[in-house]
Amino acid sequence: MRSFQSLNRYRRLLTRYLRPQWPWMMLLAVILCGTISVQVATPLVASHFIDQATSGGDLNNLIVLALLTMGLALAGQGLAVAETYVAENVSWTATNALRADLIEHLLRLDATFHTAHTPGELIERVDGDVATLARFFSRFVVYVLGNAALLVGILGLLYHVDWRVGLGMSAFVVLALVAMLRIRAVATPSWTAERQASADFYGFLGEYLAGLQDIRSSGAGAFVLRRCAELMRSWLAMTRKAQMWGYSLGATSLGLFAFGTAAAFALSAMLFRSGTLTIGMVYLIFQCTEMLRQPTEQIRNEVQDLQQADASMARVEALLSTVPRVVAGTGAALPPGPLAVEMDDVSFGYAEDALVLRDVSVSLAPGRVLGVVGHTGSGKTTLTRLLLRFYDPSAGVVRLGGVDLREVHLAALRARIGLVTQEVHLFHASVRDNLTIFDDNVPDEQISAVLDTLGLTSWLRELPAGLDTQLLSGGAGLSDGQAQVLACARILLRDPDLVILDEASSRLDPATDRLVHTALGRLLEGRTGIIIAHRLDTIAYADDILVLEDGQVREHGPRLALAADPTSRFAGLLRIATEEVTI
Ligand SMILES: Nc1ncnc2c1ncn2[C@@H]1O[C@H](COP(=O)(O)OP(=O)(O)OP(=O)(O)O)[C@@H](O)[C@H]1O
Repeated sequence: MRSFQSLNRYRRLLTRYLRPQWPWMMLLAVILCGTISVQVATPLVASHFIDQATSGGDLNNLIVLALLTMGLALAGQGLAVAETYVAENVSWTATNALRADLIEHLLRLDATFHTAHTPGELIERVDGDVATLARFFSRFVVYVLGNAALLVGILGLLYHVDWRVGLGMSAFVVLALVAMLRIRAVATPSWTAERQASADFYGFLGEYLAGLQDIRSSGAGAFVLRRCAELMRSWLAMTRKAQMWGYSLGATSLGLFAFGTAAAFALSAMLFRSGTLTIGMVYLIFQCTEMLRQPTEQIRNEVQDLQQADASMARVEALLSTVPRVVAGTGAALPPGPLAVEMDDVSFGYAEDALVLRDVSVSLAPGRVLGVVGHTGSGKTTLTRLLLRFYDPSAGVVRLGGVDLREVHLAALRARIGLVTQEVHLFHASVRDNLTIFDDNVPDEQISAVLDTLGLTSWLRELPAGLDTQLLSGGAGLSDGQAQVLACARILLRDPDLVILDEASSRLDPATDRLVHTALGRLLEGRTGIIIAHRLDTIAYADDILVLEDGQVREHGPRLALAADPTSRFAGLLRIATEEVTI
């Protein structure tokens, strides 16, 4: 059952990624046929040479046979070069296509999936597993199929010499391969465990590097090293076990071959004595038995690689068949202009049994700004994630412009929403690419105009290479406030109709604070806005206020009315928090 599944996996993968390259595959098949013919012809010519030489044959014939042998050797080398070139080309084209498919799929998978898998683990999938499969693509064709064809050719030659020798050696090859394949089936789980251990290690390392600053400042270096040591220890155990299985494969083949060669010698000695075989034929049998060793051993080696490929393939397939929970809608169109927001009895939880939002009903007219306030952990960020459909609610409906979000194409929906999160991610790329998110179609004039609107003209002028200045990874060298303003510029360039701002709670210096506020004002002009506000001056942008408590709506209404009502929760918040709204 397992092998059937494996075979099916090989077939699916080979068809999907090798079919588009059929002209190259045909060329490879022709080269392989040439190589096999040369390999089989070489001992045949040599055996004729021996027989002619021992029976006093014509000298001219001997010279022709000797020249033929040299020609075959040269042709063999030339074909080997061509084979490597074409096989590498085929394998890398196939692998890159698979890699691109995986990356595209990862980008489509929803937030639930990405929370459950660390970036390092996914990198190991896209890089480690795919690199293993690269070997599979090239070697499966060249070594496994090519060597299988070579085996058939050599055995055919042996049948031609004497059917008893052919039969004996065929039985031997089948026995050797069956023995090795049985070991392979038992060994595959060890390879799967080894790759998982490797993914776990890289997963941990990736997470550690992402949180370098926090880990250093909290003195958690010792923990990181201990965890690394634990992971490496278990990786070592897994690798050792997997390698031992590889070794047992090698040992099996070696033992079997010693037996095969002895049997071939015994048989040909008997047949020579009875006068059935010439000395040239005995040489041919010996040579063929030697030649059987190489393709069988190469198949054995490849089988070892295939064990890894088997494990990688299973994991890559599992990843490719992971279905996003959030599925694209039927394509309903959102109305143009600022979007109305409506949540109707919405409940949601990251885990099935723990609701983070409960029966939330909110509505916001187009062009108005809603300020969302509440304790930390009350569900404010979660609420905004539902608007972008990072998750779907477990109950209730979320609508934009009166349209249920589940009916809208994901890309069309997200194109209409601009999101500024607490942690702005800046890429290790130019200022231009960071602002346009690598969209070359945005003209420089438009970028400069947006920066001008946000009061960043002098900042731009001070940059050493203007828009071409490279920003460091994670925005190193920029303050949190500057990063926020750049995020606002990003959004302004996209000109969305709903802006969601999860304000960073960190305090800014007065100059940057002014810059951020100018940016916010510009961003909200003529758009519907939702602000998760941590400061009073940001709250001032809001027309309406939503107070969330423990995932439920505690209060919802116009800001001025709520502020004027001394019994309201919002007025209470304003009283106790002169600076910070989050309590
Ligand atoms: N990706 C996630 N997976 C699981 N639980 C989550 C996830 N994100 C948030 N939570 C949990 O959901 C609850 C609400 O979190 P949320 O971030 O929405 O609150 P918040 O009001 O925005 O808090 P803050 O003001 O600190 O940003 C918290 O208990 C939090 O631990």
